[in-house]
Amino acid sequence: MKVAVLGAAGGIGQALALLLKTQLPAGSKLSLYDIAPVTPGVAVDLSHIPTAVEVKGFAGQDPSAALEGADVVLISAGVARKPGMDRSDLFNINAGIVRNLMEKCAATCPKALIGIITNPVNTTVAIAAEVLKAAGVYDKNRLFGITTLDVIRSETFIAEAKGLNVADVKVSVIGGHSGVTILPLLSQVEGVSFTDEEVAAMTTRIQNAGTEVVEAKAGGGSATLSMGQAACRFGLSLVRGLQGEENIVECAYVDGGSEHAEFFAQPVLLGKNGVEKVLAYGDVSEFEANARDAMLDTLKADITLGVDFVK
Ligand SMILES: NC(=O)C1=CN([C@@H]2O[C@H](COP(=O)(O)OP(=O)(O)OC[C@H]3O[C@@H](n4cnc5c(N)ncnc54)[C@H](O)[C@@H]3O)[C@@H](O)[C@H]2O)C=CC1
Ligand SMILES: O=C([O-])CC(=O)C(=O)O
Repeated sequence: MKVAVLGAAGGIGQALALLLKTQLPAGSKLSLYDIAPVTPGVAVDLSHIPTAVEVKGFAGQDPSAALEGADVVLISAGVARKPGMDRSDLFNINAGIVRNLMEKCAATCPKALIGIITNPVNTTVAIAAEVLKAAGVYDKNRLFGITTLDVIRSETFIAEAKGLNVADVKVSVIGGHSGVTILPLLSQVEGVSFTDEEVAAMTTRIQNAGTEVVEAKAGGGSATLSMGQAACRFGLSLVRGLQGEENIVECAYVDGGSEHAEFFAQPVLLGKNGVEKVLAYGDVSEFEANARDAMLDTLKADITLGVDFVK
């Protein structure tokens, strides 16, 4: 199994690479690419960790060598937020970065499963899809916006608030990955109940958790370590699915034929071809149904921005 990380010298990329080096199955290959010249050195550094995962690093303008034969590609290349910015403020720089990297993926590893971390995810995934379509290699089951950070934050915050063992807390987060488009389905969390006030406050906390980190880092970037963990969890789930393990379910932002929008985050069953099945997200409360319906104009506008950027 070969996993490529694009943006591997960055805050997320290095954390993710470390976790993958220690957690990928024995015999895997880890391929690190970034425009930053330090990237081969990051690979040398990681290669001294005694696990049966081979690491190679690539720098420069062309990621093709890193992508050759990749089964999974995780993309965190791009710029991150500073206080006062929205994720959409990253569009001007990150849209072009994702487009260019996706052109290389389309040419070099068109069958790879591709997970997009680079913000604004609601838009960059649409850009990725359009590039793959233009190259004639689009398979909607192989492209994912990684929204796992919203899931692990929800698990953490709920366990803290309700005094639960975090390992027992499972939460679906649907919609997209910014502001009101992040919708945790708190009504479905087993073994807990929330008052209306608690639901409103917890939903807002989860929606604003990225900003919480951006402000706490005070100009030093956005979430990198928790995102490294989230992307590792998601990437390992993709690998497990590819290896034929059953019942691997993760929430992800996919082109899954949702009635709500062209791309929508919801639980998906992963398998040997990526998305095996898009799962229904189940019954929702009145609060959640209203929040879902209220997000759709924003989400659709985010998607259209990405489609128009490529067309
Ligand atoms: N999906 C999610 O839940 C989350 C997404 N993010 C997003 O992830 C992205 C990366 O964040 P960080 O790692 O903190 O940023 P960072 O600035 O630490 O790292 C970004 C890396 O991308 C590299 N890069 C820039 N242009 C490139 C190109 N054309 N090809 C290859 N590499 C390139 C840079 O050299 C740098 O090493 C940001 O857009 C951020 O908003 C951050 C947190 C959560
Ligand atoms: O908030 C940001 O800019 C980074 C991000 O997507 C998150 O932490 O959820």
